[in-house]
Amino acid sequence: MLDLSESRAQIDVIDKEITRLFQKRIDVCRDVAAYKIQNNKKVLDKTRENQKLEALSKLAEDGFKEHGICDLFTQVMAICRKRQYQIMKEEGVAQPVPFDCVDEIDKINATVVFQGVEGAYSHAASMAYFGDLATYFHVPNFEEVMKAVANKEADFGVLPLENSSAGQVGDVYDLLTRYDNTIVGEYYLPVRHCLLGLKGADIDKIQTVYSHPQGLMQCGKFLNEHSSWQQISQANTAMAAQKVIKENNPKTAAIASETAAKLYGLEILEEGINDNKTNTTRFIIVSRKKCYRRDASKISIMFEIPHESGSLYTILSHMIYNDLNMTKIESRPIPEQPFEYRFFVDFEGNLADAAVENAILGIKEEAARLKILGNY
Ligand SMILES: O=C(O)C(=O)C[C@]1(C(=O)O)C=C[C@@H](O)C=C1
Repeated sequence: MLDLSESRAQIDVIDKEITRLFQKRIDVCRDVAAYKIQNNKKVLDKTRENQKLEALSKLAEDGFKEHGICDLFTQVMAICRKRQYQIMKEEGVAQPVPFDCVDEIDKINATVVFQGVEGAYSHAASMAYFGDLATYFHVPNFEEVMKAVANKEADFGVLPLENSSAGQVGDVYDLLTRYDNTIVGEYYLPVRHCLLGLKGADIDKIQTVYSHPQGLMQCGKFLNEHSSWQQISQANTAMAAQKVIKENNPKTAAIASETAAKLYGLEILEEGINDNKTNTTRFIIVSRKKCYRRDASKISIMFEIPHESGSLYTILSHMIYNDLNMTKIESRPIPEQPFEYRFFVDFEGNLADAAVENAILGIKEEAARLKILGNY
């Protein structure tokens, strides 16, 4: 049996040779890229890659080595593609992303649309983000928000995208695909449910409580302590608050936000009654303008990929290779293609960073469809 140091010495010699040849191969990519730029050819040539893998597989001495050779050369070719994208960027032939860099999002005197009614959590998020100088209006559903922004009725729309307990708001993800609005900001709203009653109402005399079913559910522990109360569902929490005012009965209460209390002149009988004290909803701010702030640090993209082994990995590898930190991934079904999915990925970075430009160029070339949803 060979001593370990002797085997390692052999491996060292082989690795040196592989490294020398690998670098030589990468250098050839400059000529390949030059040819492709001249002849307007795409970097990715799946047919050529498949032929290469087939030809190299035939040189394998057994099944294990064949598998290894395929894995190895799939990676080698992916790296060579990335080198070609880099050269294209250097040569200035890659199209820049169609987004304008701005110093600030123009919030002053903006017209802002949200879904629901006044006092809803979307309203609270809108006011927290835009403040008192904006003008607000509301529409009955999420799609109307997107439409109002697209049709120039509103400058910005505010939509819930995910909740820390309930997860993604699927409809909003789908709308981001269908409408050409851009995410320009986000706001994390802690969802703090309150028990609201008429001014001077006594919590010990409450008999009926109104809220959205989610509001009732999220305050289950608190309601268990008041098991004699009748729980009645409403279309949303703000409407529950409106109902208390309308009925003018000190024995009824609503579970809604502090904003609803202020708007409808109700008294907070008890604050923070939700079971999960860290319950937070992430809202996005969408605009018709394709812009991003100079100091934006998060990018959201959507892409579709062919239904084949390794295709998701291939796309994500552009982030890994460019040292980009992916912070989130979601998938949604593509309705026209049953059981195929589109992916929504967030990663850290700014559209002006070279690493981001490189990754986006690679993803754009290799995904069936890429949409940059925003940088904020
Ligand atoms: O042959 C090409 O067209 C190349 O760009 C080279 C190469 C490779 O590394 O072998 C890289 C990318 C293509 O998808 C196919 C092959």
